[in-house]
Amino acid sequence: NNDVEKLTQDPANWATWGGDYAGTRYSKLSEINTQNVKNLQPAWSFSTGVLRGHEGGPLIVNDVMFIHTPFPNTVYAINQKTQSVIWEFTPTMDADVTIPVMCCDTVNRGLAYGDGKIFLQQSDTVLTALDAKTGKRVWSVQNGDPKLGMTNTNAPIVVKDKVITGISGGEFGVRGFLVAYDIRTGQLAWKGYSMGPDKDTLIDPKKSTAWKDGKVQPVGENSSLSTWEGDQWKIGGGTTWGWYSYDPKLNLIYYGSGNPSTWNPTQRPGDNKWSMSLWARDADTGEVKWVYQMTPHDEWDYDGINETVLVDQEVKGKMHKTIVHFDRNGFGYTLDRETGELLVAEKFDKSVNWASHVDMKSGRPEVVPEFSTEHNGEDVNTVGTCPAALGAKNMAPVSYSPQTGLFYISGNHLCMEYEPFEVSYTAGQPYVGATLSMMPAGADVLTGKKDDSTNLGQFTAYDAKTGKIAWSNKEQFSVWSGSVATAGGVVFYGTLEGYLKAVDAKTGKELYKFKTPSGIIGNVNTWEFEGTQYVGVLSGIGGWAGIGIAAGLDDGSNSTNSEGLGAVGAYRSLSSYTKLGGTLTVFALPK
Ligand SMILES: O=C(O)c1cc(C(=O)O)c2c(n1)C(=O)C(=O)c1cc(C(=O)O)[nH]c1-2
Repeated sequence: NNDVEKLTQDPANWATWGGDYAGTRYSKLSEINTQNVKNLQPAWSFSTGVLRGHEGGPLIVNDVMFIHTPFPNTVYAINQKTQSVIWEFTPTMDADVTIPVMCCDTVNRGLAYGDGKIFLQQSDTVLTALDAKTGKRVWSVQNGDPKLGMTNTNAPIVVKDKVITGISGGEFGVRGFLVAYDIRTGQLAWKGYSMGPDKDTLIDPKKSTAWKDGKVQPVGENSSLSTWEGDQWKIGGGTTWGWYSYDPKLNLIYYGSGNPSTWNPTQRPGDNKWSMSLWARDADTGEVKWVYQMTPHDEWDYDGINETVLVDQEVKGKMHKTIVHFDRNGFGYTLDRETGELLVAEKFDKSVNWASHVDMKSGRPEVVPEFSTEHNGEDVNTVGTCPAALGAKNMAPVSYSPQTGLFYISGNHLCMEYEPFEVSYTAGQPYVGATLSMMPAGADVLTGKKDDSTNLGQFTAYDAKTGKIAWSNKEQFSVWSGSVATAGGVVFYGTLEGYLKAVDAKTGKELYKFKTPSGIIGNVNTWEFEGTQYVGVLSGIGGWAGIGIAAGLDDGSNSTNSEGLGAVGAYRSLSSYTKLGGTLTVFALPK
């Protein structure tokens, strides 16, 4: 979309979730720098009126700010000069049908802009286009059915004349898909499933490729169907609830697919393709250019949906148009985004132990039998697997600085116990099939050596050309907030306790922190208004890591740790630092 491309080239705007189509979350603004960031101050704030997990961040389009809330998904257009609401929109949704089938809090990862419209992907799966000037609904389309466990939490993106969205519900046996609708009418343009017959996945057996035996090769017929028993693929998961990026020159859309359903691996023999995979699809037709599976036959809930960042880098002496992806499974992957060639796959947290390494020829992880929940079997508790199910990193998007050539990763540092059990499928009911508990990794990020550390997270700088960690800062809790890197040499991110932090992009040295009203799981964005650089973030504790507080699951007792899909116990002490909230805080240097 020319409009979006132009807007994202002007750093005064922040017009898409990633700041640009490539998802770099890098800003060319440099008014705030390593020297003066210590003087940063809150300039103004705005309460959203909702007290649940606030993911995503503010969009800035030609000086107008657009923010969104978790369920009930209110959208506000805000005049920055008067800090007043230009319009607001709240969709009508059935809370009783929708909220019970949202797995990990009632979050929403944000809005998309294009063609004079704001696109809101509602929790109840309705995709709505609003007139950006008036907030009037232009069209709505039903993208799924909450009665079958389908919901939405993702931020859409606008590509040419289409808006791209996905689906959540991997814990309810939903078969994932990526889908494109016409931005003018909402009419369905194409829909590509994560699994099933080639006509459903939009895989061309001869033209679509995958990495095999050290080279890129056509995937062949029924590459998905042949990896499932019977028609299990129909309830196979592989949902698409993360972030999508786009390369206008190659005309390809990139994203990852999630875990196969159920979490009990014994119940679904095979590689379960193409769950847990990176995808490149043609933006006009949805046809698959290439696909790469990171975690074949998942046994740990290592959803592959984390963001994909598109930057050009020299790897092993050769320039590549690369795609970089930091997976839940703890490996950072660098591939050639034109061909799908696997270039680098290294651990970005060395405590990761479920696999020793990725075999670069087959592209498959070398699984350590001790941590294979299938090897150990149903009704057996596999202990000491790292990372925990919520990953070495969850959905909070990384940033990339072309100044340092480094990626900045919001990370988790937990291990888990995982016990799979037999579960039967009932439409619209949880189809989880495992109980979990999580605990601190207690190991060094840089070496993997066991130690007495208790931190549940860290913020790490990583070189995706070589697969090496440059530096890593411990955080008491998981970092669940997307970072932004700037030309001022600063990287900003938020913490679960509620701090907005600024660190030196080169060294990781902490330069500034400010405690916002609630825990931060939103993305920090930056933009310019009337000649001043602003930094803004939504606070509001929640998401999977904050589910204990957000959903009131933490009664303070020391009961077994399976509540909140296993997250409540590990994060219990978070309630000493923060409480529910829903606030946008905007920062600037004093003038
Ligand atoms: O399989 C799915 O469809 C699905 C959906 C979501 C979601 O939509 O938020 C999450 C997950 N899985 C998930 O595995 C997960 O770790 C997770 C964390 C969060 C969050 O917002 O903190 N959502 C989700």
